[in-house]
Amino acid sequence: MPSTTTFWSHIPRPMVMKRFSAPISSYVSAGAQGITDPPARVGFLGIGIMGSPMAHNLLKAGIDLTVWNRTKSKCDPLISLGAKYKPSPEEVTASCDVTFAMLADPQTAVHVACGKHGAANGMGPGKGYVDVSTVDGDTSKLISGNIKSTGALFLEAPVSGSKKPAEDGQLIFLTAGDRDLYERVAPLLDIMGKSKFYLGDVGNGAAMKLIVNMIMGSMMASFSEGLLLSEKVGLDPDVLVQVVSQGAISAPMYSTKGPSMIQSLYPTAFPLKHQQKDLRLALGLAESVSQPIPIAAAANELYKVAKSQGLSDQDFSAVIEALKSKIQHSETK
Ligand SMILES: NC(=O)C1=CN([C@@H]2O[C@H](COP(=O)(O)OP(=O)(O)OC[C@H]3O[C@@H](n4cnc5c(N)ncnc54)[C@H](OP(=O)(O)O)[C@@H]3O)[C@@H](O)[C@H]2O)C=CC1
Ligand SMILES: O=CCCC(=O)O
Repeated sequence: MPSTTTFWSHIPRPMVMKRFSAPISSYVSAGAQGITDPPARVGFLGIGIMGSPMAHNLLKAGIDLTVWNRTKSKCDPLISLGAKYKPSPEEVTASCDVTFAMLADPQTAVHVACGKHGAANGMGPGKGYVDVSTVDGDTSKLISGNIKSTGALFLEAPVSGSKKPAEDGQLIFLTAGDRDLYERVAPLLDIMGKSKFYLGDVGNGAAMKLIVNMIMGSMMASFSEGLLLSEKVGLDPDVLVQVVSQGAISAPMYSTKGPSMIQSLYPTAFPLKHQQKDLRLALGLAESVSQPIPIAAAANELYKVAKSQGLSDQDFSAVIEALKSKIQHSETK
């Protein structure tokens, strides 16, 4: 068994950047020292739970924004605030310097980037494509290859943080790919987020994101077990939430989601179907390096049960319902 120092020492340290504190006007102004001018025309593909507030924050900061979404009506609030609209990803990328994409899953990210009238068709030298969707490394590399074959630059930049951090411009970007594009879009990432990590080659951002969400999915499943067990042994689960929130395992998601979980309410911030997708992709990542991840694998089974119960579009905290049905099943035996 190698010593801890030897075990980790070959891993290069990422570059971590905190948000600039200066207002956007100082990034845009010519000659701002040490700060790259942000792209003038910015596109945004995928106006869902996350894409909508992210695009909104860019617009509020005065960015010239063009949007597209499969369901056009979701673009309407942004259009009413001054965003432009184009009817295909290709037309967005053709009219913009840099385009962000925030899409559901690997299949969708590939379809929107590389399909008919997809983003790659409008790309070319001098342009950039930033995919902020949560996908696996192979998908990201496929999209990168298609974008870069046009002469454009590619950055993967999945985000940690959910609906509220997206609204508050408090996301954490996990970026990898073309360093020049990273520098160029840094002021835009600073509008939408509180920090950003540059992790090197395409695939590293995706891997980091999947590992974070693998941990999160297991934590939520474990928290759900605790809530139900506390009730079963006659304790008040609200008190459990308070105790957890004051100790070493305190996490914002327990204190924010715990009270509604106790009421069997799951207002969607992070859809359960996406959490299960991330666990599935994390299992693939672990498989690629032959590492067992038994806890995440068990959690994944619970999310699959919750999906089969019709809870895909509820918040991922609805995984507790899968446990409830297991308990009921064991009680009827
Ligand atoms: N919600 C969260 O807390 C977080 C989510 N993420 C990740 O961000 C990504 C987006 O998540 P979120 O915004 O929550 O999800 P949503 O389900 O709200 O949005 C998904 C987006 O993908 C689009 N889409 C889905 N299928 C297709 C398709 N076949 N063709 C074209 N567009 C399609 C949707 O369009 P339409 O509106 O037409 O359905 C929508 O714009 C996911 O990868 C997720 O894992 C990352 C961090 C946090
Ligand atoms: O991918 C979703 C992440 C949600 C979160 O970080 O709170």
